[in-house]
Amino acid sequence: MAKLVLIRHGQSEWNLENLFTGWVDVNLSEKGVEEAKNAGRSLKAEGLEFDYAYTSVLKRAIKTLHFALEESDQLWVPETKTWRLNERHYGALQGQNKAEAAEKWGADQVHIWRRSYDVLPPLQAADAEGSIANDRRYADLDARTVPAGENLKVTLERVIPFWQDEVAPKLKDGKNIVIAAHGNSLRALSKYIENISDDDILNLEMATGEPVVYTFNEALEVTDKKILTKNKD
Ligand SMILES: O=C(O)[C@@H](CO)OP(=O)(O)O
Repeated sequence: MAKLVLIRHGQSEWNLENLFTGWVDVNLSEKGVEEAKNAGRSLKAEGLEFDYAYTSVLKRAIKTLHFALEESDQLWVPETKTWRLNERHYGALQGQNKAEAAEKWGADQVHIWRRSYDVLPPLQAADAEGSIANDRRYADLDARTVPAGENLKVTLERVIPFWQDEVAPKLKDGKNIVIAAHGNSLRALSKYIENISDDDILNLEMATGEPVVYTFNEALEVTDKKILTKNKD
């Protein structure tokens, strides 16, 4: 019985400011650091022990993984960073305030951009400030696959190879895995794992810093799902 734990990063500085973030590499807020540490304490309380850890190439997820592993005395666990776990790229919306965007384009349109399965956000111009075209961490990606904006469907399509190559074989082998990533890359992964429909995925939200624990049998079927909810004080 292998375990897979998904953790959405703790609150980021741009979550706090209500800005569309996507691939912009913003830091955790103070509250986000606490959420990440609390996630680690929950892992420890549950006795969860990992063989492999994965995260994105964005610091809010990387730091969340490290705080969570440190708090659960597992900072030594082998770790891989991959762009495939990045947040969905929010295109030209990145850096804009979500409330102001709703005033400008209407709340319904902004909700569709945020939560629909297959509607793309407005795309980012290649020469726009904050474009990732010249970012060294993406230098090995085929320039044609570097996104200028993604919906959940496109996000899922780039998460699936990671699942098939890295996660599925290890879970089948009985290894326990922790993944610290982002609201929408984890919604995409959850859709795939739980076979959630294109319509129902609109309603799935991932809370910051709340580990979701899946148990799999050898046929890679989910036999249990448990959310380690935040301690309310
Ligand atoms: O801004 C973002 O990148 C994401 C996650 O914070 O926002 P949303 O929840 O609107 O998809």
